[in-house]
Amino acid sequence: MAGSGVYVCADHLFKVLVIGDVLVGKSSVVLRYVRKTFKENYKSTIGVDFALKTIQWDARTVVRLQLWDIAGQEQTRNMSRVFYKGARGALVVFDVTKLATLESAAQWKQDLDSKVSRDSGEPIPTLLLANKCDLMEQSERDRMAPSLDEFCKDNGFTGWFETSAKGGVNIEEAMTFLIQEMMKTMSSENQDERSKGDVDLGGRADQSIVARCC
Ligand SMILES: Nc1nc2c(ncn2[C@@H]2O[C@H](COP(=O)(O)OP(=O)(O)OP(=O)(O)O)[C@@H](O)[C@H]2O)c(=O)[nH]1
Repeated sequence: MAGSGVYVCADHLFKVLVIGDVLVGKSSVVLRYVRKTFKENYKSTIGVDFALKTIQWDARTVVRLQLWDIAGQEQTRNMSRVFYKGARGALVVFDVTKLATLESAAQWKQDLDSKVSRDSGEPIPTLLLANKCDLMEQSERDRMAPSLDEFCKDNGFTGWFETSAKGGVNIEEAMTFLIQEMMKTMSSENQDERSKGDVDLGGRADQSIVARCC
């Protein structure tokens, strides 16, 4: 225990949703992040796919990400309340070559906010991923940037990254940023708990903070 000469280790489990229209590259983003690979041939997700990634965040902290890659098909939206339960963060992916998928990203975000929130009632940290940036000229990307800043402000996104699952561009960076944001929300929630004099080290399954000696 801290203060008694033995360090406390933290082990955080975060459920992260990956949502957005069909074909925008959700599964590819997950595949790139978890397995560092990319597949050209498309295989549609049915319902939801899961992936787990464990990160040694710092010397005393382990972060486990449970990634829920949710099919972009319309049918899945009716089931999303069940899928979204307990999520601590989200990625909303769109395809930079298909403007309609950006318009949909606003709807995905609204739907997300209506179905899941932090204990405080605030939205969970959510990043917008402008994926397939390898298919766009740098000049076009530069032109798009200010409108994405505006889009994020208007729709309550925590931030955005241009990514390429194909080229491995910014996937790691986006995930690291999301983890930082989830850690921040968690420490503010723990602070609230502590100030109530009630520290629950067991926590819910999706947000367990396990104190261990190491
Ligand atoms: N050029 C390029 N192609 C990509 C990129 N990401 C994904 N793709 C391709 O886009 C297609 C769809 O990718 P998926 O990852 O299956 O898309 P998804 O959003 O999971 O699709 P659903 O499962 O139907 O919801 C595949 O052919 C991928 O190879 C990218 O960054 N660049």
